[in-house]
Amino acid sequence: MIQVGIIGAGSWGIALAVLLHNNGHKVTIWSIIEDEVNMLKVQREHKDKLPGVKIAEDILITNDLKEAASNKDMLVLAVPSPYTRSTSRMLREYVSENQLIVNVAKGIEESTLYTLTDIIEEEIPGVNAAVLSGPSHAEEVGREIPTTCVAGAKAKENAEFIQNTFMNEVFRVYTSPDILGIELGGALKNVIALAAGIADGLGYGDNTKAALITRGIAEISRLGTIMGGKKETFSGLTGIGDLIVTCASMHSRNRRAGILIGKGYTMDEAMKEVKMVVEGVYSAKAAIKLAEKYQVSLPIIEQVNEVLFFEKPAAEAVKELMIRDKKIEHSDLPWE
Ligand SMILES: NC(=O)C1=CN([C@@H]2O[C@H](COP(=O)(O)OP(=O)(O)OC[C@H]3O[C@@H](n4cnc5c(N)ncnc54)[C@H](OP(=O)(O)O)[C@@H]3O)[C@@H](O)[C@H]2O)C=CC1
Ligand SMILES: O=C(CO)COP(=O)(O)O
Repeated sequence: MIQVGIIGAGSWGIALAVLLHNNGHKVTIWSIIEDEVNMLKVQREHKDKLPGVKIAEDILITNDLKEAASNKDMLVLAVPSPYTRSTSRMLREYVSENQLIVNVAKGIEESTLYTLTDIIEEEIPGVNAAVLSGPSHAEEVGREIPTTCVAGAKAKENAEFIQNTFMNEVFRVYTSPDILGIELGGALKNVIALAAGIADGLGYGDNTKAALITRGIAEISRLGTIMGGKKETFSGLTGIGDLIVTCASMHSRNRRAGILIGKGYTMDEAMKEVKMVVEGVYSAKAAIKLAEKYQVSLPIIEQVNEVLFFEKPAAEAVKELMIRDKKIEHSDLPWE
């Protein structure tokens, strides 16, 4: 048994708290919102965010960050990516040198273009920042539906420690040294999931969805490898795997927001309607900046930005993708 502090009591934080408790660990879960903590302490369930998933009485729920973060073998950072920096800053005074912090959020900071482990390491010098990512909707993990993820860490021992802590017969965890590739895949797939949702909202079909997923992973991989991620990672669970689940599932907030936009909602209206965090909206802007910085072409992601931020009608964006210059599918595949 180890002591784990889960920082963030949204749907993913709660699903992982329940999983780790089922694995026999001592779990404390923290939320910044006092009302949420009081509600969770009484109801032992988040009826809005993760209905039907009971939080056992011996999972400690707290609004006190010191109580949640001090003297823990592992911290799991499960706040939405726009809060990774502010939360890391608050955590700094409670964690010791070499503290293992497992980031489970998915995003890229628009102002700095940092990944989330970059932010954690900048705000809390001396920690071991790692990731856990993959195709894993909280709603299904909470119902113990078989799921696979990847634990990424600089040191093999840390990746294996995370693997051993999380893994059970319904949650299989692989290890990887490619933290950057894992984080880029997780953040950028949300932008393509918005596109897939938009296509659904426009009434397009499975052919369109397959095209967006396949050409979407090509964009993610093109940018991700130039930035230093490994190409194998983009064809693995945290790349194509997470992209498939997010583009296909009604659990995805990004896809659901996209569907509404495809039906004519504005970005703000769609985000309000979905209620929970729609991180693809932030990652879309960051991706465009990265494309400029690294001189990479990202046609789908560019069109998503046009629709989200420049009021381009969604159908027009799809048409522009279809009538782009003619291309060879794989530019590095020569004819004999
Ligand atoms: N849900 C999922 O299936 C999965 C999610 N993830 C990732 O996990 C991360 C968290 O997502 P998820 O749990 O679903 O999000 P939710 O929207 O369910 O919950 C987010 C939580 O953060 C709280 N919050 C609000 N403001 C702040 C703040 N200033 N500082 C810290 N926390 C704040 C929210 O409070 P309030 O309720 O008041 O808004 C809420 O409790 C995201 O990056 C997501 O991509 C990864 C894999 C699966
Ligand atoms: O990352 C996820 C599943 O792996 C969740 O995606 P959404 O944020 O779109 O709900």
